Amino acid sequence: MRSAKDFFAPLAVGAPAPLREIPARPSRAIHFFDPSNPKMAAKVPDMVGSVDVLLGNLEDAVKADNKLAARQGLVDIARATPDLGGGRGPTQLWTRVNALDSPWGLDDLTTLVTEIGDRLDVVMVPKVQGAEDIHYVDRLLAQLEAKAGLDRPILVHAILETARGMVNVEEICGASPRMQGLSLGPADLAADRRMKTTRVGGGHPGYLVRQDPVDGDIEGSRPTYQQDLWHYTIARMVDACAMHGIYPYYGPFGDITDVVACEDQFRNAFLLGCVGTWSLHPKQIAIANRVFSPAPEDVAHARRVVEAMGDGTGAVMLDGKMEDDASLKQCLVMVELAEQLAAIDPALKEQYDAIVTEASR
Ligand SMILES: CC(C)(COP(=O)(O)OP(=O)(O)OC[C@H]1O[C@@H](n2cnc3c(N)ncnc32)[C@H](O)[C@@H]1OP(=O)(O)O)[C@@H](O)C(=O)NCCC(=O)NCCSC(=O)C[C@H](O)C(=O)O
Ligand SMILES: [Mg+2]
Repeated sequence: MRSAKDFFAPLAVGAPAPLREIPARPSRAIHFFDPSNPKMAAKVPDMVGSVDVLLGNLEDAVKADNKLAARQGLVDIARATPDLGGGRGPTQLWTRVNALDSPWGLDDLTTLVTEIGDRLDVVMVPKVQGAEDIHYVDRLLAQLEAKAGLDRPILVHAILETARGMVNVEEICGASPRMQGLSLGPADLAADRRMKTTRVGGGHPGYLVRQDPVDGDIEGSRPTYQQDLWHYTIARMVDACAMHGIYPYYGPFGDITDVVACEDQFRNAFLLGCVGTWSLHPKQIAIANRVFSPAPEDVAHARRVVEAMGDGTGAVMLDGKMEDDASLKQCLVMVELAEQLAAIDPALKEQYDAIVTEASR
C-alpha cells in the first residue's frame, strides 16, 4: 500500500513532479487522425487553432501493416508543426497508443515520449481493465520522462471499453495523479458486454419503451420511444470522474453521415456532465465545438442568476422561478466554462459578449 504522501512523489529519479490538479483545458473535440494516412496527415497543420485536441491514433482503425508508419508519422507531424501541443498554442497534442498487451504498446510509449515527449499533452490508453494498467503506465512514463529530461508530466486518459474497466471505474480514476479523464469506448464495450448491437456508438431502434395499451387494446396504435443505450454507462463515468477531479468524454459516433443523431448523442453527454467528445471526421469538429460550448442564452441566464444571488446565499425569485445556492452553483459551472472557452475562441467570445450587451440595453 502506498502512503498518501507518496502519491505526489515522482515515480523515477529525475522525473517531473506530478500535478496536484488537472488543468481545465478546453477539449470539446478530440479529433482522431491516422498519422500513416498521407491525406489525413496533410490536413493536420491547417487544423491547428480550430480544434481543441488533435489525437494521433495508433490503435484500432490503423491497419496492422501501418502501425510503425503511424508511430513515425506522428513523430514527424509533431516536429513539423511548431505550434501544436506542449502548451505552444491553443491546440493540444494527444495520442492513442496501442493496447498494453499488444505487440506495439511498449514501443509506442518509449518512442513517443523520448522523441516528442515535450509536445505530448495526454496519452490515451485503450482497453484499461483496472488500476494495475494505470500503475504500469504511470511508472513507465516517469522513467521515460526522466530519460528524456522532460520538465512536466504527461497526463493519462483511459478508455472505458471493457466490462471489467467499467466495474473498476472508480479505482482507475484514482490510480494516479496523472489521470486526466475517461472516454467511453462504446464499440469495444458493446462487444465485451455481449450487447446485441453492430454500431460504433449512438442508439438502436430496438431499445425502446412502448406506451401502455388504451382500454386493454394491445393491438391498437401505441407510440414507442427510443431509449439511450449509454445513459447508465455515461452517468457512471461522469460520477467517477467528478469524484476524482478529472474529465469525462463521450467517445466515437461512427455514423459520419448522420450529423443530426451525432449532435443529439453529443448533447446528451454534454448535459450529463461530459466536457467533450471524439471527432472521427472533419465534419464532426464543428458539431462538437457547438454542442460542448454553452449556448449564449444559457450563459446570459447564468450570469443573471449569479448577479441576482449577491453573496450567494438565500433564495430569490427570477422570472417566476426560485433560485438558491444550488442553482447558483450550476450557473457558476456554465459561467466558468464560458469564460475558459471565450479565452481561446474569439467567435464564441463575441457571441457571449453580444448577448450581455443586448440584455443590458
Ligand atoms: C471514417 C473515415 C474512414 C472516412 O474517410 P473518407 O472516406 O476518406 O471520408 P471523406 O471522403 O468524407 O473525407 C474527406 C476528406 O477528409 C479527409 N479526412 C477524413 N477523415 C479525416 C480525419 N479524421 N482527419 C483528417 N482528415 C480526414 C479525407 O482524407 C479526405 O481528404 P481529401 O480526399 O484530401 O479531400 C475517416 O474519416 C477515418 O478513418 N476517420 C478516423 C477513424 C478513427 O480514428 N477510428 C478510430 C476511433 S473509433 C474507435 O476506435 C472505437 C472505440 O475505440 C470504441 O471501442 O468504441
Ligand atoms: Mg475501442
